[in-house]
Amino acid sequence: MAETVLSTHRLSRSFGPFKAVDGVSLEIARGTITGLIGPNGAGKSTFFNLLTGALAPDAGTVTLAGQDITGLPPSRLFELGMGRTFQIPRPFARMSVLENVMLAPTGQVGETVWGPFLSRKQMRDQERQIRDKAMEVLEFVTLGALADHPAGKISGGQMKLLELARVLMGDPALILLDEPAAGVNPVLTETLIGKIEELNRQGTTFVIIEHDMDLVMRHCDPIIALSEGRIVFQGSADEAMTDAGLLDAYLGTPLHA
Ligand SMILES: Nc1ncnc2c1ncn2[C@@H]1O[C@H](COP(=O)(O)OP(=O)(O)OP(=O)(O)O)[C@@H](O)[C@H]1O
Repeated sequence: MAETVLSTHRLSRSFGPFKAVDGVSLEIARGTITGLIGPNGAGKSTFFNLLTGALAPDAGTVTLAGQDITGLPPSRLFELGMGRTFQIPRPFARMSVLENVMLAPTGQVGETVWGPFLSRKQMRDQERQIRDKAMEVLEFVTLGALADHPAGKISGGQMKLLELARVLMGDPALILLDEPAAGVNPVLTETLIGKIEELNRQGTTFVIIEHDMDLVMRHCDPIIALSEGRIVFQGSADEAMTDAGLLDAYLGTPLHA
C-alpha cells in the first residue's frame, strides 16, 4: 500500500445552516496526482481552505505525514511542506515577477532573513541565495525572461505559473492547486501540466481541483469527486467515466475524456 501523505477524518464546515463540507474522510497517497472534482458549489475550495488553515473546521481532523495539523496557520503548513495556489492569483501587481517570487515564504531562509542579529554581509548573502533560488524556479516554470516585468502586466496563464513558482520556493512535498487551468490558454496549460508531471516524477504529490475534465481524466489518478460537501466517488479515470453516482452529481454536465 502506498504511504499516505495527507488524510482527513470527518472534516466538516458549515456556513450558517449550510454544510459546505460534510464529514469528509479521505487519504492522499504519496506520489500521486489526485484530481478533486465536483459541480460548482460542491465544497472543493472550502475543503482546500480547511486543509491549508485558511478556514477553521467545525469538526474533524487533518493529518500531514502523520502529524495532526488541524487549524495550523498557512505559514506553518508551508514550513511543514504543504503549498497551495489559489483559483484567482493575486500577485503584487507593481512588483516585478522576480520580486513576487522572492517574497514567498521559504521556511528556513525566510525565517532568519530579516533577523536583527545578522551582519550586513550575512543579509546580502541570504538575499542573494533567495534571489538565485527565485531565478531558478522562474526558469523552471518558463518565466525566466519575464523576471523584471511588473507582475500585474503578465497574462492570466503566466500568473498561474508565477503562483507555482512562489509555491516551489518552499520545496513542498505536497502541492494543492485550485483550478490551475481556469482561464489559461491551451499552450500554457500544457506547459503547466508538463511542469506538474516533471515535479511529480521527482516525488512531489499533487492534489488538483479542476473543472477541465479532459485534463483531469488524462493526468489525474486517482480522482475524487465531491457533491454537496460529501465524497460521491473515488477511483480511476476509467471508473469515473462509467460511475452512476458521479454522473448523477454532474447531471446535465457530461463527462468527456
Ligand atoms: N465564506 C463563505 N460564506 C458563506 N458561504 C460560503 C463561503 N464559502 C463558501 N460558501 C458556500 O459553500 C459552498 C461551497 O463552496 P466552494 O467554493 O467550496 O465550492 P466549490 O466546489 O469550490 O465550487 P466552484 O467549483 O464553483 O469553485 C457554496 O455554496 C458557497 O456559496
